[in-house]
Amino acid sequence: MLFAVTMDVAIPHDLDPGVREELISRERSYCQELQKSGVWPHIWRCAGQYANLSVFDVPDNDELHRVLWNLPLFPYMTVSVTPLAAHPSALTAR
Ligand SMILES: O=C(O)C[C@H]1C=CC(=O)O1
Repeated sequence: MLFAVTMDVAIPHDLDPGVREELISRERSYCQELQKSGVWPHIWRCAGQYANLSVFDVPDNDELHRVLWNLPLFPYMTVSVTPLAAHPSALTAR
């Protein structure tokens, strides 16, 4: 199942800089592992915002929830999920 997910990130300005860097580093590793495995096939920066628009390919809602819940930056994100269905005018299957 494909889901479009937007993540708006709001890390508190007073968070310890070392903790901030460590979180961002862990987030990058987690994200890149999921990209390699095909679970997170697209990630785009929303221009001008500390936000991304991503596509996840997971078996079901529970797995999407698990993946999102385990994002190191999850406590500092507002997440919005849109389930995707095939568009009848699409030239490719997905
Ligand atoms: O920067 C972001 O958009 C937040 C987050 C999502 C993946 C990642 O590496 O960081």
